[in-house]
Amino acid sequence: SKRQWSLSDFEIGKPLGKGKFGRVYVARELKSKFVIALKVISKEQLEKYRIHHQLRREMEIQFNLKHPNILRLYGWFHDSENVFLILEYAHNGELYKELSKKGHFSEQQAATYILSLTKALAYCHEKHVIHRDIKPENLLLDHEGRLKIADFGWSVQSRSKRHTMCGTLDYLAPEMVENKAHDYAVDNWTLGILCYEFLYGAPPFEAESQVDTFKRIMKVDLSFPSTPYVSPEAKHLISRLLVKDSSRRLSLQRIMEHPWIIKNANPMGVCN
Ligand SMILES: CC[C@@H](NC(=O)c1cc2[nH]nc(NC(=O)c3ccc(N4CCN(C)CC4)cc3)c2s1)c1ccccc1
Repeated sequence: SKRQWSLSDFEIGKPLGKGKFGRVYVARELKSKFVIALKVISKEQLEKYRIHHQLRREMEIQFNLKHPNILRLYGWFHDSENVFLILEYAHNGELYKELSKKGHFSEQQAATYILSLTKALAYCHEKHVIHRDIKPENLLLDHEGRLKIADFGWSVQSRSKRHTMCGTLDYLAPEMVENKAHDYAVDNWTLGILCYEFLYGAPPFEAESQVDTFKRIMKVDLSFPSTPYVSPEAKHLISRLLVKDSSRRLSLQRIMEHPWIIKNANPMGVCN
């Protein structure tokens, strides 16, 4: 739909969340009554942090990605102060809130989310997009509990560029932490981190300080607690993803065919 949107087309509801750059509100398009999420980024912030190129990349990338596990960007508009992104509304909010509420997910729930993420990443890599920032905060749940990857602010089209990383190191692959040029395999590493966190409730290389997390990542200092119980198949998958040599990490295709995924994941992506 190539129509020109404006703020007067929407009734703005409660704030949903705020990130480093901008805020998101639930909103309803007045004519259709369709509920969306409206992401508002001030032009002043765009100038101040010089992120308009990143925002343009995010918009081009997310606008062209159409997949059941990727949050849709329906369109955008701007006025004198702000840029507005019209995003799909995920009715059940942030996956990490559900994770912290439950402590850890069952193997069925974890495998279903990992399969959804793997399918979404396979789709992205087919389109030469590397997300690079898959973490629980960027994962949302729709009204059926289906996982949606949000916030492509850090994604890149094809080959990686040097970039400064903000936020936690926990999800970064060794090659990113070492600030080496990296490729699609960073997202495979992150799947291993998330699989571990879904099953144990905390990421594998968590430490008191960022320096210690850095050291644990570089050493791939991986250990599995004795509780909660996690099957050997799940540990095998995690161990085949958290591999320092990015060329030896299990491919997305092989993750989809892994015995633990086949046995535990709900192919429909919903599991309640
Ligand atoms: C992922 C971060 C990113 N977020 C988005 O783009 C976002 C896009 C988008 N679409 N739908 C959302 N839904 C929610 O955020 C949401 C949160 C809580 C909800 N509930 C609370 C608990 N209750 C029991 C059920 C309802 C429901 C929906 C969000 S966030 C961002 C980036 C920059 C600035 C702000 C936000």
